[in-house]
Amino acid sequence: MEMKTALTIAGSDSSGGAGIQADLKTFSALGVYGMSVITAVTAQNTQGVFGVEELSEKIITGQLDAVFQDIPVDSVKIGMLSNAEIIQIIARKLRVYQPHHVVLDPVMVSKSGYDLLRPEAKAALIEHLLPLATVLTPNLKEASVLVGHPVETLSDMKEAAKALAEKGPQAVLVKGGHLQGEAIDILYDGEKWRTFEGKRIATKNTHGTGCTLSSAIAAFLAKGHSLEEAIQRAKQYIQGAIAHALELGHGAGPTHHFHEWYTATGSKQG
Ligand SMILES: Nc1ncnc2c1ncn2[C@@H]1O[C@H](COP(=O)(O)OP(=O)(O)OP(=O)(O)O)[C@@H](O)[C@H]1O
Ligand SMILES: Cc1ncc(COP(=O)(O)O)c(N)n1
Repeated sequence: MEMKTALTIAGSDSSGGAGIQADLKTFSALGVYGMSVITAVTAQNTQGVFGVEELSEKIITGQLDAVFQDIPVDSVKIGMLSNAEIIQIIARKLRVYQPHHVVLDPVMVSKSGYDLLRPEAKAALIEHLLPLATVLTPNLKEASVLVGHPVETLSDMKEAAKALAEKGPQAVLVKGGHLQGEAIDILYDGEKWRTFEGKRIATKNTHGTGCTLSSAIAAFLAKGHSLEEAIQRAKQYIQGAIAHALELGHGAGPTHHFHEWYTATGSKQG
């Protein structure tokens, strides 16, 4: 049986709702073989992040080489990177191995307010990784930090997507999960904008939504869909994963990654 593969390069979330764990669950639910390169380990749960330990250059490089030198990688998703040295290692290896698709989620601060990227590493992210991305997926806050002014409305999102596309990524999807009103995301692909609409679901259980969306996009790209089709399907997936989010823990519960909800509603993913 031919199996498509996806690699997540991200941080570990001990509570399983975000980071590497969310990515691998998403890959599995969407029928793609998942692999991981861990950049940092967080002590985290639904209520907050209580500590971070960054892994060494040696073991991050070792993980990247071990995967790329042995197994074909159909697409890559990048999440928490933590510091500038890690960003440079990853950029260097992506230039060597040249995977077809790179979905770059510029993770900066957790929902609970903990820094997952050292503020001084922002320049390295822009310089070394933005140019290697097939698609960059900032939320409103990340887009604001990357463009250097507040991004709060749909028209700000359109402008920011275009400005960020000029920094090197082939396309930019600005996510509107934190907008007032519906959950609308805007894609700019270097030529035109496209809007992806989602009904806002009233829930506190949104731990890992950004991780889940970006890994679903990577999974659908691995399966051979165009970028727009991959985002459309990923949006449908995140909508179901939030609608069926789990009431676990005392804080923001995690998204749900099983097949039952989308097979039951007839929106089976191809
Ligand atoms: N309450 C909601 N209802 C419906 N869709 C949502 C909701 N919250 C977020 N989304 C969608 O989930 C996806 C992730 O968006 P969001 O802006 O939450 O990312 P994020 O802030 O990077 O996530 P994270 O906090 O996990 O890093 C987007 O497609 C967004 O529109
Ligand atoms: C390891 C890791 N990566 C990413 C996030 C962002 O997710 P959220 O904003 O939902 O906390 C996280 N909390 N932890």
